[in-house]
Amino acid sequence: MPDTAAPPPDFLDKLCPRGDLPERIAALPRPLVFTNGVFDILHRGHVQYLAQARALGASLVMGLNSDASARLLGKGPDRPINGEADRATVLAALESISLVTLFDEQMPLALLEIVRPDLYVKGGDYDIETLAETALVRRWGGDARALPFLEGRSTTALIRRIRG
Ligand SMILES: Nc1ncnc2c1ncn2[C@@H]1O[C@H](COP(=O)(O)OP(=O)(O)OP(=O)(O)O)[C@@H](O)[C@H]1O
Ligand SMILES: O=P(O)(O)O[C@@H]1O[C@H]([C@H](O)CO)[C@@H](O)[C@H](O)[C@@H]1O
Repeated sequence: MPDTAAPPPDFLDKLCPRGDLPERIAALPRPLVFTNGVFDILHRGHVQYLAQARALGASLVMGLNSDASARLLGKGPDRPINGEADRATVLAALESISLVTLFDEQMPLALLEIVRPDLYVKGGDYDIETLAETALVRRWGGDARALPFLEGRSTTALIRRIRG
């Protein structure tokens, strides 16, 4: 009989409950970059921006909107398409990402207070200077930066094309 029991992949260790964050964050190399989002259906724009974000520091922490949080954002009644456990697992498998943690609020401000990153990053679809996240990280001497937006790539556009 072949041995079909495969061990769980190592990248699952990157999934981090809120309570474990202080210890896990302290163990990550600095500079520490933080970003957040829903990442419902992962696409080229996402993976490119995440690789660029990671290159700005020594580790990249992902604050992922929980399903309840994603529903607060008004992306549509059937969103997210992929549930939080699936979205978190796909992101954890990326080389660029060091740690994935969920947040339930509409904005990741309480999470940022725990992580206290050196750099906050979003894609170029945001005006980084106007974000509450930017103002918050600057309070402890961190900074914020927007990365280039890859035109024509979005989860919403993919869903529209699939649905015709
Ligand atoms: N095409 C893209 N190029 C670069 N960054 C992107 C692109 N699309 C999204 N991002 C970034 O990825 C993060 C997650 O974005 P989000 O989950 O809203 O993706 P999306 O494809 O725009 O989804 P939706 O269409 O559901 O809003 C955000 O920080 C956003 O700035
Ligand atoms: O995936 P999205 O819609 O880009 O992610 C959202 O980003 C918001 C942003 O940080 C401005 O506040 C955030 O508030 C929201 O919870 C989603 O993460």
